[in-house]
Amino acid sequence: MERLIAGPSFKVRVPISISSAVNRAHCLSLRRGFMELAIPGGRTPVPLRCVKWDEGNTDEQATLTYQSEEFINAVEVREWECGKSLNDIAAKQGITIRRNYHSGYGSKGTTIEKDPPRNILEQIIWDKEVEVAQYKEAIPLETLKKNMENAPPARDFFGALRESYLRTGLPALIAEVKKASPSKGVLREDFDPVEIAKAYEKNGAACLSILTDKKYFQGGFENLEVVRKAGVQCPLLCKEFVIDSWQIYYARSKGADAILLIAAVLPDVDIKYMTLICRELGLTVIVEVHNERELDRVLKIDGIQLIGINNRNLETFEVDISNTKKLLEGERGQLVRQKGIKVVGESGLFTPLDISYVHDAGVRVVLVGESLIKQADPGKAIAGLFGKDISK
Ligand SMILES: O=P(O)(O)OC[C@@H](O)[C@@H](O)c1c[nH]c2ccccc12
Repeated sequence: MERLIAGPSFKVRVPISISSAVNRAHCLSLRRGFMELAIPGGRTPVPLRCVKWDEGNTDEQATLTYQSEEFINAVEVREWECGKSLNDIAAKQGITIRRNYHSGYGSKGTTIEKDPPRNILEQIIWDKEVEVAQYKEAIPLETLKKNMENAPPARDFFGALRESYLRTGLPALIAEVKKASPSKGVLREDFDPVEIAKAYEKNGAACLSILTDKKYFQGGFENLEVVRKAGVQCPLLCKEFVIDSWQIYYARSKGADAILLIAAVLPDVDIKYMTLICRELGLTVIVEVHNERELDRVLKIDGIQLIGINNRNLETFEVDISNTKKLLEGERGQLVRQKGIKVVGESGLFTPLDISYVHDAGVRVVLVGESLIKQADPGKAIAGLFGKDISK
């Protein structure tokens, strides 16, 4: 089972039990062209190809040899060869939150960080690691891939945004189906996701964002499913804290048409890998950034169509809509335009003035939750937000 592929390679020694799980994953992924590997002692979904495995050693260890796919930069792989942890790689990219869980195989992973979480985003991610490990145990990827075949086909999220912008001359609206947030608590008591989604659609939203995090946002993957099944035509963004590609398959199996990847959480290697998975599944990707450093990182990654600039700092909850303007000034803004990337202005938008402010800054899409959902009629609130009816 040896294949020769050019590029850096490295070996890992893993317990036989993990190796056979990897083998199974490999068999599945051979058809897909790449695979996901969990290396003990670190967490990774990196796009690597297992080129050789050697089982049956007396010490019950297997040696697996991996080679990187072409799209992985050699430096990143060399970091793995040196045994650096993903937290080190992430820190070098300016990511301040730390990962805490040995994910991959079951919920029996060990906690590696001893200190308490440093901020709310880190807390959310640590909880998400436990949640995803449990979900993965209940629904293995192989099952998920089968379930996905019964999902309704992915719709053109990007196209719906472009059409809306051309039709209205105003930023296209992604209206968010959001019951609560960690910063504001419950935003709407009488929360019926289908009713709200239909009201948004009727009043001119191009796409919808469905929050799927339960613990902090009181959302759920079932909301994606019910909204889609209710016949809502607007393409749906799965608004989740994605840390593992399993969640991407899960979102697609529930009818998502697009997914959010957060640069404050994911190192470049994850963003690249996950973007490729999304492309295979027909999902549109929005990569969310909050500062210059994150934007610069994302601008170096090929194939990104949509960048979200979050006006809310997810670590402190501070909201400042001038953040969008600041990030799009000068050379960065120029590069964004040159690359044909569309920018989504996210969070803290309440008035027609806010919309025209971010529009002037270069935004072609806005993502709005609170200011719509808190009003008695969230659908009608759209005309108030834009200063005119955008449904026709
Ligand atoms: O409710 P607001 O301020 O209009 O914000 C919506 C959206 O931008 C926000 O919910 C959001 C942006 N990025 C996120 C990442 C995770 C959870 C939520 C978010």
